[in-house]
Amino acid sequence: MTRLAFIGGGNMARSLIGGLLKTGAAASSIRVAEPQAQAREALGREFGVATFAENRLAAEDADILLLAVKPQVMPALKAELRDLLQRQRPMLVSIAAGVRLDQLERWFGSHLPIVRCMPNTPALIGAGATGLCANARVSPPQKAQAQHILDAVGLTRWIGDEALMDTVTALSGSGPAYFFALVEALEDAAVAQGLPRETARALAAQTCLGAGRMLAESGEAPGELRRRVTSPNGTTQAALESFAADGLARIAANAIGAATRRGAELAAELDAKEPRP
Ligand SMILES: NC(=O)C1=CN([C@@H]2O[C@H](COP(=O)(O)OP(=O)(O)OC[C@H]3O[C@@H](n4cnc5c(N)ncnc54)[C@H](O)[C@@H]3O)[C@@H](O)[C@H]2O)C=CC1
Ligand SMILES: O=C(O)[C@@H]1CCC=N1
Repeated sequence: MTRLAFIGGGNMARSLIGGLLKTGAAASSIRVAEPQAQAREALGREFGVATFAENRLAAEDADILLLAVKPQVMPALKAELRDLLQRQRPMLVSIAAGVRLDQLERWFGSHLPIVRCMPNTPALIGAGATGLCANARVSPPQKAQAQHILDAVGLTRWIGDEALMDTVTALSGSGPAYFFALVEALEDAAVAQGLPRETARALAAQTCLGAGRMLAESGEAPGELRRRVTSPNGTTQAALESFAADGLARIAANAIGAATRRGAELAAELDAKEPRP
């Protein structure tokens, strides 16, 4: 049984733990380090996993350490885990946005197998999307182990070029928020025309779900699905022409660009905080 220790028990850790347990992982194989007492208590109660206030205690004897803290917290783990990572050689799996493999190697040791991945919050309901990349120390069986953890909560894709992980973060890591924002805007527009809020929300959310399922399940390209909704000179055509006139493609490209740049900045901010050799 692979022993898995989460360092950080926040939103993403909860999503991943929930998914793993649903797909048959034993609660006894999972430990979680989380500084907040309330969060520890909730993790123990809801998932039946062992929780620890100290990272070292959770990490002891783990085969895999899943680093699920904010990027800014990552360097602080270094001192706490250094001794243990010399004695044991677990695989590290980081889900922190922006944080690069070379930074993780510098902080935790270049002797370690390390996987950098980017999941998203729909992992909580088994509908996550994760991009992964690995350093050269990760063996094929370890790659399979890392993938198995993320497969438990949705779709996975290996990304050969780590430089593209910030693009993955911009696309699918942050992506759920874009669809939520679009649904909010559509709902507000319909409410402004007089539709009751509850009705507008239900119709918009179900439309998002239906479109998402068609994209995932039909095997058809989004353009083809779009064309089938769009009757010549009909209502959809009027709306899509309005989107195009307002620059939808440019809006999306700018947003993906902004998120990608922010990922690189998060990493650069961590580099800037380190003392120069
Ligand atoms: N929220 C999202 O949609 C996604 C987040 N991520 C990444 O996942 C990571 C975690 O994000 P969330 O779960 O959203 O944040 P969160 O704030 O919900 O969870 C982080 C947890 O780490 C704990 N923590 C703080 N300092 C710690 C320390 N020194 N040792 C151990 N635990 C400590 C906090 O108490 C908190 O419970 C981030 O690096 C983020 O970039 C990745 C994909 C999607
Ligand atoms: O907003 C963020 O920085 C994190 C990474 C992807 C989703 N949430």
